[in-house]
Amino acid sequence: MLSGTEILTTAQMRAIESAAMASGKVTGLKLMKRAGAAVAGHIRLRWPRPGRATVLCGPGNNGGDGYVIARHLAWAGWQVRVLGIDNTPGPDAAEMRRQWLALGPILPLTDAELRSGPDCDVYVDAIFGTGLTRPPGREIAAILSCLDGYGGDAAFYRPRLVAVDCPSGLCLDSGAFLGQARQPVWHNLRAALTVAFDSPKPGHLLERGPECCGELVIADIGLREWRETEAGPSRNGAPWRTQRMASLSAIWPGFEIADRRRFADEKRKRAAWLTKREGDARHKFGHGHALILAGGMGQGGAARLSARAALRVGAGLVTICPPQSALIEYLGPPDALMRRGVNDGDALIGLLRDGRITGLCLGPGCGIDRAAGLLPALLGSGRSCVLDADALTALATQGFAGLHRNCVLTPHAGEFARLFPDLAERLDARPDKGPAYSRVDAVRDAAARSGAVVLLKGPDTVIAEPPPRAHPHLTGRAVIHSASDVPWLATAGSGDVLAGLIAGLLARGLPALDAAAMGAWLHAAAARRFGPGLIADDLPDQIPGVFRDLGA
Ligand SMILES: NC(=O)C1=CN([C@@H]2O[C@H](COP(=O)(O)OP(=O)(O)OC[C@H]3O[C@@H](n4cnc5c(N)ncnc54)[C@H](O)[C@@H]3O)[C@@H](O)[C@H]2O)[C@@H](O)CC1
Ligand SMILES: Nc1ncnc2c1ncn2[C@@H]1O[C@H](COP(=O)(O)OP(=O)(O)O)[C@@H](O)[C@H]1O
Ligand SMILES: [K+]
Repeated sequence: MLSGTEILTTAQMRAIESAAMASGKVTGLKLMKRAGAAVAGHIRLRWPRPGRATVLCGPGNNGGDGYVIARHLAWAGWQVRVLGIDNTPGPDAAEMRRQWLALGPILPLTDAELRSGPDCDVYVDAIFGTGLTRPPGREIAAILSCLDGYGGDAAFYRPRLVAVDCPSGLCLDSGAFLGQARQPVWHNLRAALTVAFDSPKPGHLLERGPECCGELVIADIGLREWRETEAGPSRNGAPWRTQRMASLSAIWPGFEIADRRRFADEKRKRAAWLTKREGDARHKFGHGHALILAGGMGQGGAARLSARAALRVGAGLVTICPPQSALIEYLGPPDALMRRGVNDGDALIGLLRDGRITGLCLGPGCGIDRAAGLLPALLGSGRSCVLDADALTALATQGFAGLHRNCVLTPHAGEFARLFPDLAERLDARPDKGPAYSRVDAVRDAAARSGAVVLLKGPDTVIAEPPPRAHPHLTGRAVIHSASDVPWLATAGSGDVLAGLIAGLLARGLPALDAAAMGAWLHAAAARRFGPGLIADDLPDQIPGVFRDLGA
């Protein structure tokens, strides 16, 4: 499954909404009506027979959407019970509240009221959306825990819970629940369906987001015109308009998207490049030469996985380079693989005099001492490279000197904590106010500090590049790649395959951020195609099938 789009932070979303309203072409009320109508439409699609619904409306515009939803469901014949907060909403939400009152009452938004009501087919959580700034207070927290099915009598609402924009309490910039530990906890609110507006937000894809949002649907509320002018590249050559509008894009599987045209274009371009239909390469060197630096006797598996992946992803040539004494360990298939002994940094410098070597991979199965010994020669060459596993451990000791923008670091959480202990600590801290420090923030900080592209692995892989050289005050591009639907990808050696895919793509000439993003996408696509039972050895051989699925 191939999808992809731009993600907007909550600040970007607000800026786009403001620009739309300032244009005079659309009002806040209109947007709210479209948002509410979209959610009601999705409820009716999934529950076609009118039933009973309880709509929980919070103090802001998320609550305003709730009143619109209540009206649409009531018009469609549903029995609707509305619980609202005694607060002063903004003018649009107040208007929607007033209009609902013409149809039915508003009961107090309390845990006791929720429990005293009849059992419903659908519960709509319109308490907090993008405006959440602090942990929900005691009363709302009790409601949320009741909604999640842990509230005693009114248990098991979860399969019937529809969240407006997000399950309340989730920080849409980070995917963390405000006031709760970052690690998964049993009482996070989980919806069956979340309908969000215009674009996904980082919190839908990061940390607790994928699990707690359930099925995510992105509804078009007519903001495309402003999204494209506000969030796109500027015309004067500066990479992105302002830090606020720094690019954040995502490739992720598995949910409905309002604007399919963009993805069709993206898919066509990607397929043409990957399958070598575009470009003017007339011989194997035109597709680059990848070197996979390997370790000594008894450590060969990891580097062989990387090498096989680099071949499958289309590098013109791949050479695996263990120490001379270990060459015998690398003589097995594939026969397409070339072998060459490289004993030390000097030997590597000699080899790299060949300018046709365009991408390297150092780390998988290499051994920490050997990786540390080869690093200066590799970095000194300025050549595009992936640093993984043992190379990251070596870097944590040596520091970041010599890293450059064509390096991709691929740490998992443990390696990230070794390389950037302060950032990992910030990321682990319980967030008490929003927007919480996110994996995107942490990876962007890591990229800025190291000067390299950083890919932090996990079900929610985040990739970021350092700030543009000409605009060091801006942030570089970032990509979130969600693979939460393929948990079987977390298997020994799968990281080695990822490193090889990225090395192959670098060798083929993709810039570092694009190679990392494409590698992460192919990696998950291969796992998805194979299914459960996957071992890392299966991944590279799925790549031709992934290419075929692209329509190539
Ligand atoms: N701005 C717009 O034009 C649109 C907004 N929409 C909806 O509006 C939502 C954002 O609305 P708001 O910015 O009003 O924010 P929310 O409705 O998410 O509500 C938060 C409100 O409660 C306050 N608050 C934050 N944390 C709190 C806490 N822990 N306890 C009590 N109060 C708290 C905030 O100050 C804010 O006023 C979106 O999620 C979306 O559902 C949609 O109607 C589409 C159009
Ligand atoms: N729960 C998960 N769902 C999907 N993918 C995951 C999950 N956990 C980890 N991954 C992915 O699996 C790979 C594991 O890599 P890594 O931790 O380096 O393992 P190894 O060292 O065994 O190769 C990474 O690409 C990571 O993004
Ligand atoms: K909500």
